[in-house]
Amino acid sequence: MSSAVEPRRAALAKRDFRDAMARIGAAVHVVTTDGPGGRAGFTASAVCSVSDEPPTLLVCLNRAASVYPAFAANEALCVNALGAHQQALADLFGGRTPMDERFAAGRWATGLGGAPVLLDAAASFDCRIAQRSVVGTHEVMFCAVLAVTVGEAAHALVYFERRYHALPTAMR
Ligand SMILES: NC(=O)c1ccc[n+]([C@@H]2O[C@H](COP(=O)([O-])OP(=O)(O)OC[C@H]3O[C@@H](n4cnc5c(N)ncnc54)[C@H](O)[C@@H]3O)[C@@H](O)[C@H]2O)c1
Ligand SMILES: Cc1cc2c(cc1C)N(C[C@H](O)[C@H](O)[C@H](O)COP(=O)(O)O)c1[nH]c(=O)[nH]c(=O)c1N2
Repeated sequence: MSSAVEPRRAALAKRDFRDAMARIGAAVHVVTTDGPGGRAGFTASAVCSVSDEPPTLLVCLNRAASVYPAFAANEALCVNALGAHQQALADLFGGRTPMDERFAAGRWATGLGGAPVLLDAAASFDCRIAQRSVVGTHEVMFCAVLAVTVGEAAHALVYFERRYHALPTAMR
């Protein structure tokens, strides 16, 4: 005997998704760009290593962010992983601050493609945006890594349960 069609599962609420994501600790980065679209940067936790041959990272950027037009127009991008001493930079690049003020708070070199490289980051990945894909509200930028800089051994800056934490020592 055939049964009635199963009711469709209700769409997962955005709030439930975010609450679950808040339980996942993530490294904090300042992602920068420069070029025809101008200089810009934003704080990002949605960064991931994709492949080491060729070395590739991905960065997810909300298309509603004020920095999006600059990243859409430029090819150069630098992923700067922050140390625990750089929480103030994460706050500034996390939104609502004029771009000049964000950059005035750090010391920068210029990467091979022209993107700002943060001088005392835990690690910096100087990249060229090789591929882009729109998924929902975000653009996923696949970034070919051209050069890396590794900073002094530092405590990592981690975002977990909507707050910053310093990750100091290994577990035994
Ligand atoms: N991936 C992202 O775009 C992302 C990540 C972290 C924070 N943020 C933004 O920073 C602000 C503060 O965030 P919060 O962590 O304190 O609280 P929140 O409740 O807004 O977010 C909790 C978690 O959900 C995820 N998230 C949040 N917004 C998202 C989005 N638009 N797309 C995909 N995933 C998202 C992130 O993992 C985040 O840590 C918010 O405006 C948030 O949208 C965005
Ligand atoms: C800890 C943390 C982590 C992230 C963010 C924020 C914070 C505080 N933001 C939001 C992003 O930094 C913010 O939208 C941009 O700075 C742009 O803001 P304005 O549109 O310029 O105000 C963010 N946005 C995004 O598109 N991808 C991401 O991975 C993250 N990650």
